[in-house]
Amino acid sequence: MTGIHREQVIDALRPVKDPEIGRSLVDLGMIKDVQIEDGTVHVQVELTTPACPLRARIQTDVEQAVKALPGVHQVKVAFSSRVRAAGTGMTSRTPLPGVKNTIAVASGKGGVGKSTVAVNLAVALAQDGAAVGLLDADVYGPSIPTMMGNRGRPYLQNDKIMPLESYGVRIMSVGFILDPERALIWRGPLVSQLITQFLNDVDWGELDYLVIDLPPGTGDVQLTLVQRIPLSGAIIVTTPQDVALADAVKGLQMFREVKTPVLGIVENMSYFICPHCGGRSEIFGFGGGQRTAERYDVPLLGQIPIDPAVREGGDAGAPIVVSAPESPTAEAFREAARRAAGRLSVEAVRKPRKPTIMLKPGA
Ligand SMILES: Nc1ncnc2c1ncn2[C@@H]1O[C@H](COP(=O)(O)OP(=O)(O)OP(=O)(O)O)[C@@H](O)[C@H]1O
Repeated sequence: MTGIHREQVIDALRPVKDPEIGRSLVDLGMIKDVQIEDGTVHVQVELTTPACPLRARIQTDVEQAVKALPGVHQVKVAFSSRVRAAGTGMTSRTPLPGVKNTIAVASGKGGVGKSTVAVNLAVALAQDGAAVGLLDADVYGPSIPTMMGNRGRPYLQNDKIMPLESYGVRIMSVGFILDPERALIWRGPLVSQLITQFLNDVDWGELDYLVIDLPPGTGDVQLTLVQRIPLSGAIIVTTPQDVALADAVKGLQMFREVKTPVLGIVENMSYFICPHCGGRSEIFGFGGGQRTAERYDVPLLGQIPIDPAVREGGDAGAPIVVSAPESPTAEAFREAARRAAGRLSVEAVRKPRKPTIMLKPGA
C-alpha cells in the first residue's frame, strides 16, 4: 500500500489546464479514469479531438502534476478522444443530425488552393482517427472527385443519398451527379437549394467533422450559403500577395457578420523550396498571412509551400497527405488540420453564440 488515493490524484490534476481551452482538465471532464498500482498511477485522459495538437504537452503536464505527490514513482498517461459539438453559430440554423462540427473552407478569390486545402485537411483529420465527411459545395468548379480520385456514383438507400468514400473520408460532390460544365450556368437560388439538399438528404452518418468546400468569393451565393449551412467554424485560404489578402479579409468579415467563428487563416503557396539548392523563395511576398491574422485577431493555422507534388497529387487523385505523408508539405497540412480541430474544441466549450444581426435569406 502506498497510501495514495484517487482523490489526491484528482486534486493534483485540478490545476492542470487544457493549454488550448485554458480550463482545468478535471473541470472539463477530460480525466476519465485514475488507477493506482503501488507507486504507479495510471491516468486516462479523454482529448477533445483525436487530432489534438497539444497531446505531448498535456502528457507532460499531467505527469509532472501527479509525480509531485509523495509516494508516486511512475505516471502512465493513456489517451482516448471524443469530439464535442461546437454548435452552429446562428441559433436559427438547424444542426445536422449526427454531425458534430461543420467547417467551411472559403477563399476570397479563386485559384488560391481552397479545394486542395479542404481535401488535405479532411484526409489529415481522418488519418488522425476522426470520422470525417467532405462536401464539395463549389458547384461552379467541383474538383473534389478528381482530387480524391473518386469517379463513383452515389446511390439511394432508404430515400437518402449515400456518400462515396475515399481515404477514410465520406464525400459528396455535384461532380458525382452532373456534368460539371452545366453547373457553370447555375444561379444563386439553385445553388443554395442544391447544397441544402446535400446537407439534409445525404446520409452522412455520425461525423466528428464535415468539411465544406465553398465556392470561391464573397458574393450573394456565398453569403446565402453561410447563412443557411449550420456552420461551426470557417477556415480562410489565401495566398500571401496583397490582392488575395484583401479578398481574404472580405471573407473574414462575411463570416463575422453571420456569427460564424473564423478558426483561422491558411496561407497557401507561402514559399518555394528550390529542389536543387534547398534555398527558400517567397514568390508572392512574405508575412502577409501572418500580418492579416494578427490584424484581424485570428490564428494563422498554417503556411503551405508551393510544392509540385501538391498539384501532381491533386491531379492524380491522391492528396499529398496520402501520396507523400512524410514530406514537410504534408506535415504543414497536418499541423493546420490539428490547429483547426483545436480551435473547434475551444468553440465547443464556449457558450452558444447569438447573432447580432440577422440577414434575410435569399440569393
Ligand atoms: N501548395 C501548392 N503547391 C502547388 N500547387 C498547388 C498548391 N495548392 C494548390 N495547388 C494547385 O493549384 C491549382 C488550384 O488549386 P485549387 O483547385 O485547390 O484552388 P481553388 O482555390 O479551390 O480553386 P477554385 O477557385 O477554382 O475552386 C490546382 O492545380 C492545385 O493542384
